[in-house]
Amino acid sequence: MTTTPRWADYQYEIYLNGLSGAVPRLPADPSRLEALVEQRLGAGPAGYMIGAAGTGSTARANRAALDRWRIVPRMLRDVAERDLSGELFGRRLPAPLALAPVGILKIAHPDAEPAAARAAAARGVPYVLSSASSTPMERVAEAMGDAERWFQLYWPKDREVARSFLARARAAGYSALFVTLDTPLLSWRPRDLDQAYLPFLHGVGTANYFSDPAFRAGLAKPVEEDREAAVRHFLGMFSDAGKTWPDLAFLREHWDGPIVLKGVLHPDDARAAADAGMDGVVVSNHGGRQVAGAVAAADALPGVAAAAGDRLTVLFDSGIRTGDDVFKALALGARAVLLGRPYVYGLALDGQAGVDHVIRSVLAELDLTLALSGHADPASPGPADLVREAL
Ligand SMILES: Cc1cc2nc3c(=O)[nH]c(=O)nc-3n(C[C@H](O)[C@H](O)[C@H](O)COP(=O)(O)O)c2cc1C
Ligand SMILES: O=C(O)C(=O)c1ccccc1
Repeated sequence: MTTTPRWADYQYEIYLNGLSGAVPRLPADPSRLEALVEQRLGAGPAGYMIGAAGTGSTARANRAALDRWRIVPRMLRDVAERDLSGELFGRRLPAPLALAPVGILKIAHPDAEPAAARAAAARGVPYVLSSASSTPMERVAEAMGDAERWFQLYWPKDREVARSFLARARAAGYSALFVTLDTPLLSWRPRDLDQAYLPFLHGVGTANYFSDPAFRAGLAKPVEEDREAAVRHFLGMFSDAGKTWPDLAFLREHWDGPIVLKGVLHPDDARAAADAGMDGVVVSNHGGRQVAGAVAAADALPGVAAAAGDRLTVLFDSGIRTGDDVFKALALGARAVLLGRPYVYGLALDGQAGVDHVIRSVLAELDLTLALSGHADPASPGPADLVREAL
């Protein structure tokens, strides 16, 4: 049995390395990470990663909603020994954190998904592989070694491709399925529109499709002979805005592991997910990238958590930047969170090592925040540990 990591130790590791003159290659402050991405990456990729839908108001609201909650620390509660591990979908995880599915990582760094997957695996953190990855799912699975493998599905319009993706993911050892519901269409994204930048058209994000026998069977000519037609075929079947709740039966039939619906913001949708036999939901507005003007994810979390009760495992993303953000999400009813843009920035700036730095920074800060607030266990914080700041 491995011992539980002492996440806070990263802090002293950094200071001790400083004795020989070394400072971390990347900043600890996530807004500085974003600024560096803005500076160092090309305008197209930087805009795609950082950008959001509409005026960006939902992305800003995600941050504001988390900021508005303030932690009320408690004293003298023996936090000397802390254990951040817990169970999720029947597996023991070292901390209540996983890496969110982010497609097209080749626009961030040439090492792309395998580098992010290796960084996560080295810390025992699950990595959710996007179906729009720039590396085929089988190759990413190899990079994950014996770590937990989770797969995110953009539910293709073509049933055969959907069936094939599920069979391939299962065969490659992915256990949980995350089905993203909030992206049946890509939203209106001014930063990308102004640069006419869509990664797919540059051949990024189609690896799972172009390598898929069912997808290839639908093409008049092989992908290699007519890439443009292949991309057009991909755009037409990437997702399906016609799906409704009863369609979930198809997934239940073709996937025997946990199924988690990503992008749930309304309590009634959480109840519908439970009624459909789903195992969990991710309360998420896709990092403010889909519905411009959508409710802040943290403001939707308590209602969804209440509706879920003990019928669903509730996860959270959209706006998580730091350890104290994770604390707040846990206190508001999430069992664990998905980390999105910060690890993508780490990857963009320093490959696998950058992702490792970001994971360790967030978990060190979570460990310290728990301890300094009087909690030895991530399941301990609750609504009574927060107050809402008046606007
Ligand atoms: C560049 C980028 C690509 C993304 N691609 C996907 C994807 O392929 N599938 C998916 O379910 N979510 C995708 N997301 C959404 C993330 O999974 C997550 O919900 C979001 O990043 C959380 O918001 P935050 O980054 O502001 O914390 C993407 C997000 C970004 C920033
Ligand atoms: O950009 C996104 O937010 C996203 O979810 C996505 C969708 C398709 C391919 C790659 C990323």
